[in-house]
Order: sequence, then structure tokens, then C-alpha cells
Amino acid sequence: MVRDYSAFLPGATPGRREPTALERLGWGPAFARQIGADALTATPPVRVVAIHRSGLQVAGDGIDETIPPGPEATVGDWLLYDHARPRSSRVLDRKSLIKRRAPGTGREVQLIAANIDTVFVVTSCNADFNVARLERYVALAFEAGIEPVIVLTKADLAEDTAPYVEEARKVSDRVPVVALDARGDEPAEALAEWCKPGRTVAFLGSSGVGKSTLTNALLGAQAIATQGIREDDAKGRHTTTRRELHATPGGCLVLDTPGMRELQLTDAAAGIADVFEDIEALAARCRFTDCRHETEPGCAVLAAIEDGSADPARLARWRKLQAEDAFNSATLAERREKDRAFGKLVRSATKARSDRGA
Ligand SMILES: Nc1nc2c(ncn2[C@@H]2O[C@H](COP(=O)(O)OP(=O)(O)OP(=O)(O)O)[C@@H](O)[C@H]2O)c(=O)[nH]1
Ligand SMILES: [Zn+2]
Repeated sequence: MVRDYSAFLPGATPGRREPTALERLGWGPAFARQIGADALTATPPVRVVAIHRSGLQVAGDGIDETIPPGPEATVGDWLLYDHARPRSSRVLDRKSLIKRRAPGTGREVQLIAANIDTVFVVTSCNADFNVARLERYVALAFEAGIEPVIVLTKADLAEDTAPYVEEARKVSDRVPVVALDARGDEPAEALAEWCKPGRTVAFLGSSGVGKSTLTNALLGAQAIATQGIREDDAKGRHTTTRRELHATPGGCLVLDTPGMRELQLTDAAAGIADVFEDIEALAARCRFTDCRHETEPGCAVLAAIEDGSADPARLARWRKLQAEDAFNSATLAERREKDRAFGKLVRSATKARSDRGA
């Protein structure tokens, strides 16, 4: 079969036409320009819509299959599907990638989700509201190359949402803030700007803030609970997994993956610098390039705190995130080394005390 891929090739003018099957899955120029028309026909693009034990579930133009594990791919990835050797299907360069260190290992990296356009960082207008947590998720999004939007849920339960919105706006000049009731029709309208056809969005936030409620609000009648799919696991039992990429009636794709729930900051120095660009800009003006902004003379950060133009609490949160990132980015061996050094310190302190007869 000869398919017409001309619409995806660079230079094609987007007209007012129905989206193609691939565009409905999020295909666009960023991927099309990585490959020539011949290869497109020989190895049709497919998107990884879910990961199962038995392999990668992929969807494309007339394709809906599970291919055996092999390609270094995660949900959201685009592959050039090699029918003859599915394991050799090429993974296209990503627009964005969320990854993390595999727990308990060294430098191994686990891919969580690829090609997300917008991440909604969710918190609620109540006790869950926590600026530090917002900053950390926004840093994570920046690091992954994803545009973050802060969504404050449970606006209906707050007497006044303005103070929450104001605090959230201080996270970064570059991040829009939306307050809403996650139930009902409001999310589809309030988030429409980011939920355009063919765009991929995801929700990040702690338990109970309303991520599922928002997802269901966007999906409307096709709510997630009805989309469980069955497959056999290695022991031959049936397990129900959730399809991880869902299309809204408007044609936006919502990526819902459990791996996004327990994300920690690792290797996110650049993302942290993006969130705290105000402090980084001050730090660049300190007299010493290795200034720790503690007691050094000529420290621009301390001066700004002194004259009230910088917030000491934000400086403290910046330090804390950097420390968390450094710790999580260390390998297990490096952490053991730190623990050993710490152990030695404790032992010598204890010894000193017993020597003194304490
Ligand atoms: N009144 C009100 N209730 C909400 C709102 N958003 C969520 N809820 C309720 O809060 C509870 C938790 O919402 P969920 O959507 O399950 O939260 P979640 O973030 O998906 O939680 P996890 O699945 O544990 O990660 C549910 O009872 C929702 O109905 C809101 O905007 N207003
Ligand atoms: Zn300084």
C-alpha cells in the first residue's frame, strides 16, 4: 500500500483538513523531519501507547500491536516499525523525556515517559498546597524539556483562591497558573489552550490532589476505568493494566502512567537553575565564582536578602532541592562512600567522648 505522507514532510502547509491517523496519535514535523519518505513507507511510524510485560503496545495508521521488548523505548515514544524485525525498530529522537535512576542501582536510567508537550503540575487549594513541591515538579518538567502549567484544584472548596494563585505564580515567571474545580466541565475549558488536538499532556502531583479527576474530566465519557485491558502475565494469570495513552474527545492525548507518581529529582541541575533563575542571576553577580552565599563578602544573594528583594525561604528551598538532586544523582557507590565517611565521623566522635570518660 502506498501512503501519502506528504503532509508530514517539512515545508508542507497545514491546511484545514481532517487530522490523519498519525496526527491523532501526536505525529508532527518534529518527527517527520527525522526521516525520508521512503523509510516512512518501509518502516511505518508507530507510537508506544502502553508498556506491558509482554512488550510494547504500539499504534499507528491501521496498526495496533504488541511488539516484543527490545527497543529502548517508553510510553509516548515514536518507533519506525520494522515488521520483519520488530525488536530492531528505530526509536525517533524525542521532543521530551522523563527519566529516573533505577532504584538501588548505579547509573542505570529508567525511561518513564516520552514526547509529552505539557505537564500539568497539580496541587490543591488546601493543606496539600506546598510551594517547595511545586518548584520541584516544575524543575523536573524543565529538565525533561516539557512546558509546565500549574493547576490548583479544589478551587470550589477554598474561600479565596487568590493567595494560592499568587504564591504559585512566584514559582516561575514562565509558568502559567490555573485554579479550577477538577470535577465537571471546567477543566476541558480552562486547560483547552494546552490540550489541542495531537498534543500530549500529563499530570504530576501527590496523591489525592485530583489527577484522576482531571484526567476523567478531560476524557469525558471515555473515562479511564473503562479502559482496562487484559493480558497474560509471565505466570499465565490475567492482569488488568491501564492503557497509558488516552485520547480526549477533542483529540488531545493524556498520558497516564503510574511511574510518574513517585518521581524524585535526579540529574535535574539545569531544571532547578531554570526554576530559580532569579537566584541564579543574583549568584552570577557574587564576587567569588564559588560563593556559597553564606558569609562571603560581596555576596549578591545575601545582599538581596538583606535589602528585602529576595526571599530567604526561597533561597533555602533552592539549596534543599540542589542537595536532593545531588544525593539522588550520586551512584550507590558514591552514597556508600558518603555513608562510610559519616560513619567514621560518628565513630571518632564517640571515641573522643569515651576517651574523655563521658
Ligand atoms: N470538591 C472538589 N473535589 C475534588 C476536586 N478534585 C478532586 N477532588 C476529589 O478529591 C479526591 C481525590 O481525587 P483524585 O482525582 O482521585 O486524586 P489523584 O490525584 O488522582 O490521587 P491518586 O490517584 O492517589 O494519585 C476525590 O474524591 C475527588 O473527587 C475539586 O476540584 N473539587
Ligand atoms: Zn553569593
